[in-house]
Amino acid sequence: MSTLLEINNATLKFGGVVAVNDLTFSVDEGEVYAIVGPNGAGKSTVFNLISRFYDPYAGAITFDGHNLLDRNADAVADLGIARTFQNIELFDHATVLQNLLVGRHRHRNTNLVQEMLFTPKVRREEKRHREAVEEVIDFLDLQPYRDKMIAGLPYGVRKVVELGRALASGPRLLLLDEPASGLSVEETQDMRWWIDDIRKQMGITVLMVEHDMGLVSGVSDRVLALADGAKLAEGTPQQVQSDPAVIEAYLGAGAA
Ligand SMILES: Nc1ncnc2c1ncn2[C@@H]1O[C@H](COP(=O)(O)OP(=O)(O)OP(=O)(O)O)[C@@H](O)[C@H]1O
Repeated sequence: MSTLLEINNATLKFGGVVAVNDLTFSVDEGEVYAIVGPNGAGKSTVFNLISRFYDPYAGAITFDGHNLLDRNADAVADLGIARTFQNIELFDHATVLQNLLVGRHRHRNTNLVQEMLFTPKVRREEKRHREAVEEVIDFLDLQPYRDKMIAGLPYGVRKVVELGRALASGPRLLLLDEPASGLSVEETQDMRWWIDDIRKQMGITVLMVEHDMGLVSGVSDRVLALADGAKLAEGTPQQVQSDPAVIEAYLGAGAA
């Protein structure tokens, strides 16, 4: 299996806090890789480094052989990296369909003048975007919500729409920031099937941050446990969950 994403010796400090500390890991094409860790371990910061919201203080990040540190956040999306956010970021006063069309933004090859004149090229492109989005709507069973405003939708549905918006961009790597947070047991189970299908049917590589160990063990090939910004353990979900250092850090020594 080939390596898709590589983080090498990345360090990021916020004032005196070392949020990510000399961290090295890599994600293989086609796998589901999870990052777990207690609050403040540095998980979101790792995502923000990959998305290029933050610059590392030291280290290297490459995606499919491209140096990500040479690129800004938009250019990273253009390479095929899409993400969801811990606090869902959708346009509340737009429909599900409109939000998913926003996910197609990186594929737009027409300019404003062409769009205003609605040229044949624009029409063809529009059709292509619609088809891609309709596929995602079908895939995630979002038909009943297609023309509904985001603001009126239950939290669990909004979470699926956010996943859909990221998928609509046609990514090679999907970054999921706590996909199960705030979901019921049934919704978490559904999320597990979506993630499984995204990998198996769409062939998309998934890197996720997640607290729900049931979801992590159910869906991940490999898990990285972080503590204080550094790697505590890495391996299969079973290996990581039974690692004494992980048990100590996450559950307290008494829980072993
Ligand atoms: N913008 C920031 N400015 C200053 N400190 C920050 C900033 N972002 C994160 N930190 C600090 O960096 C450390 C890592 O934070 P981070 O949010 O990455 O952890 P996390 O593992 O994602 O936590 P959680 O599970 O609560 O989301 C923490 O000590 C946090 O307080």
